[in-house]
Amino acid sequence: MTTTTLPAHHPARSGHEAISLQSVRKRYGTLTALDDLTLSVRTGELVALLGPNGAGKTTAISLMLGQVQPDAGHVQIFGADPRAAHVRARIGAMLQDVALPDGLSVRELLTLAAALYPRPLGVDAALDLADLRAQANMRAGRLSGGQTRRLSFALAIVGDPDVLFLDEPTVAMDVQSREAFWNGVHALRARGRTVLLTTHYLEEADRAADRIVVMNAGRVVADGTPAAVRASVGVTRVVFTTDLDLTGLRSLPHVESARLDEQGRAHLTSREPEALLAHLFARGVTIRDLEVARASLEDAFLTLTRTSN
Ligand SMILES: Nc1ncnc2c1ncn2[C@@H]1O[C@H](COP(=O)(O)OP(=O)(O)OP(=O)(O)O)[C@@H](O)[C@H]1O
Repeated sequence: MTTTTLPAHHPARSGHEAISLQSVRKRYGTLTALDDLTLSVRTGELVALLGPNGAGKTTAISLMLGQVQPDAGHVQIFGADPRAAHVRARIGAMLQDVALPDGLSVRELLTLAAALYPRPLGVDAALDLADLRAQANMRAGRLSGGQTRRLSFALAIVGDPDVLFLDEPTVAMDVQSREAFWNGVHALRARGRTVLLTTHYLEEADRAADRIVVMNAGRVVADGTPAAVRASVGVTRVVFTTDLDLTGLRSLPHVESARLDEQGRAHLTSREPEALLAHLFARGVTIRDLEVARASLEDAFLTLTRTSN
């Protein structure tokens, strides 16, 4: 990968509040998209906003960008209205399904976007961080799906914003693009930038985020480090091979969730794994290749978004 020389670092004061949502409510007709949402992100944090489809993640980001107004509550970025010009100059966003003018080259688009910011990162640095050097002179309309996402990322960072909003940034990216993208995000974080992203790829959030906020039906249902969110649901994963079918597995005591994978292995989550295993042994159920492991973030996510419905 090309080495990037970044311009001088102008950190926002670390630990101060960058994003604040206070008791925010947003309705679309009779549908409540956000319901008393309170969320605070400090400068320098990388926060992953997770939630099933329709949980309200994109709506929350639209409010933070000042594109949508709350029906109740307050939204502030660096203590001010997100629509204020001095705040907008400190924000970068990579949103879903953005239409870009096809006829301009990658470099031309980045040059235009950089001109909107008072102290931009520079076009070459953005190209490097998004791994787009080779495509710099290509017209935007010729880019592949993954390259278009990388261009959206480059456009979001070219102004060197203090806060970066990334809505499902890695959708359509292949393995190399994802790696380049995460390297870019980590380089920005090393410069003290604040990042709030949404994703459905839980392992990415688990690996990269300082904090995970799980939303369901417009509310925050968990907020903490990845380890704390995993631990908060108090479930353990128990995996084994058995002759029991899914109905038999689900009817076992102390089982929170059960599924069979493609190989026919049973994946259970349980709050009382010892009692579950004791029951299986006492009943003489044949189990082979037993694995007991801490719950994954996916296990926690499924538990949190199921029980809070
Ligand atoms: N402009 C709109 N008009 C009407 N309803 C809307 C509008 N925008 C969002 N909604 C509804 O608000 C709810 C929250 O949507 P939102 O897009 O914020 O969810 P999300 O968590 O981002 O979902 P996904 O993971 O599918 O992107 C959904 O029920 C959605 O249908």
